[in-house]
Amino acid sequence: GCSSQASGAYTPAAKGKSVMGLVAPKMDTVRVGLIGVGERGVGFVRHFCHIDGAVVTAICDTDPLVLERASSIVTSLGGDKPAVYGDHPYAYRDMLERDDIDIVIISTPWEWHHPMAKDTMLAGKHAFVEVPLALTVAEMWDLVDTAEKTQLNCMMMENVNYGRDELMVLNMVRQGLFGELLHGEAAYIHELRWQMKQMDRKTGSWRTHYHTTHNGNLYPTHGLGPVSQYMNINRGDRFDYMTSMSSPALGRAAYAKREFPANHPRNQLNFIHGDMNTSIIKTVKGRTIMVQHDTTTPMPYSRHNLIQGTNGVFAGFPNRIALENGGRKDFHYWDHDMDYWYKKYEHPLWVRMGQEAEKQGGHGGMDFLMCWRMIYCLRNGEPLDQDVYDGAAWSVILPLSVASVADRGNSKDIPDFTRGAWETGKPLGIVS
Ligand SMILES: NC(=O)c1ccc[n+]([C@@H]2O[C@H](COP(=O)([O-])OP(=O)(O)OC[C@H]3O[C@@H](n4cnc5c(N)ncnc54)[C@H](O)[C@@H]3O)[C@@H](O)[C@H]2O)c1
Repeated sequence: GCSSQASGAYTPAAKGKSVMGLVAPKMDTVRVGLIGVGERGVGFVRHFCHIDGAVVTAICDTDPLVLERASSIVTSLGGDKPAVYGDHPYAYRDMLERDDIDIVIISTPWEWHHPMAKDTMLAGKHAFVEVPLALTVAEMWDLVDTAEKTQLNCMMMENVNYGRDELMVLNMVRQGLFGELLHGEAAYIHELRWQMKQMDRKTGSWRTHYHTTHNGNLYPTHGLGPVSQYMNINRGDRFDYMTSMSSPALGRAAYAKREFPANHPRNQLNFIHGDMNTSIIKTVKGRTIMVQHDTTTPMPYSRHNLIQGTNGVFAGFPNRIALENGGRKDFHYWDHDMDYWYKKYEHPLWVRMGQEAEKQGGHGGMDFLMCWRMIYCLRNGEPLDQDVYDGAAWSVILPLSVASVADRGNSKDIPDFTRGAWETGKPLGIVS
């Protein structure tokens, strides 16, 4: 089931050896096992089959239909038939006993992320977990503790950090285009009511129920990951505290009433998750980040992707920029023409891999680029771009937003998962 434990009750274990900047021994070939190959995981199967130096050796899913689909993708793309698991909910543990797996990709419903990532590390393998990393403050700490104890990677796969625009903005920020950073805005605004029609399999079959158990921000990381990288969160700054409020929860019940018969299971649910949730995070250096979540209201998609500094601002959806110095227009007017800015500030990683990434696809190439970069770092003995502390900091907005909403928007402290290492952590480089 979905636990929704409040914050604060858990005392982290004594300081373990930090995994910030962790470098695993170089791997020649990266042997990949996957748990969960539904709507999301199936894309990873394809991507790893297309990346040199990666090989899919084993797959686990409790749904025989998607398990068979994934396995035949591997063979149709020229790979050996992977070992398959999934005849019971913990069959993934049998898979983890294999000695031909180096990394495990976890793309299962949210309540499974924590146990599967933990078991993966305890079995001596690197864990790569879909978003969010976990659901409660205690679960986040447990994954931090386990990564430190085992000295293994536990990366939350925030693919949006590999989007073309996000990479360009990171490059702009690093070159000082916006001056000193002050404020960011992030969001997951994506109308997903239609997923309520998925009853037996696919995302909506389980995700719908989170709207009946949690009132806060269920999915904070897509917009927040990039803004956190712009701001060097955990690498010179860190989240300090946050506050959160939710609008009424009206849209899902109305949708159920409109789209399903009166006696349909979707009309028996009590939706409590406010349609629009707004949180504000304060960092130790005093910066602010607004984070919104709305998967219910009819409106265009947005992750906001806004970063503001003393010299101006970039905003996404649609992309636009305004600068006091260095812009092409008076800063009172948005410059919407991105071609000029791409030419000047395209991230070297996108210059190198963008065409291939767009060809391989997955959210405009960001999914492929993330997978490619993971394999590149593992094969070349470089630290990953995202570590367990990042995943925990970005994901903990979920339980803390729920706690703040339930407490009239009063502020909640955000744990320092790095245990002080943020002060000396090195900012993410502009890699090529
Ligand atoms: N980063 C992104 O852009 C992005 C996009 C979509 C989904 N996601 C994330 O991916 C994850 C999966 O979402 P989805 O849309 O693929 O859902 P899904 O329901 O389509 O797939 C989940 C799969 O997990 C399997 N599963 C469930 N319990 C299992 C168990 N105990 N052992 C083995 N397999 C089990 C299910 O059978 C299913 O095939 C979620 O965390 C979601 O938030 C991320």
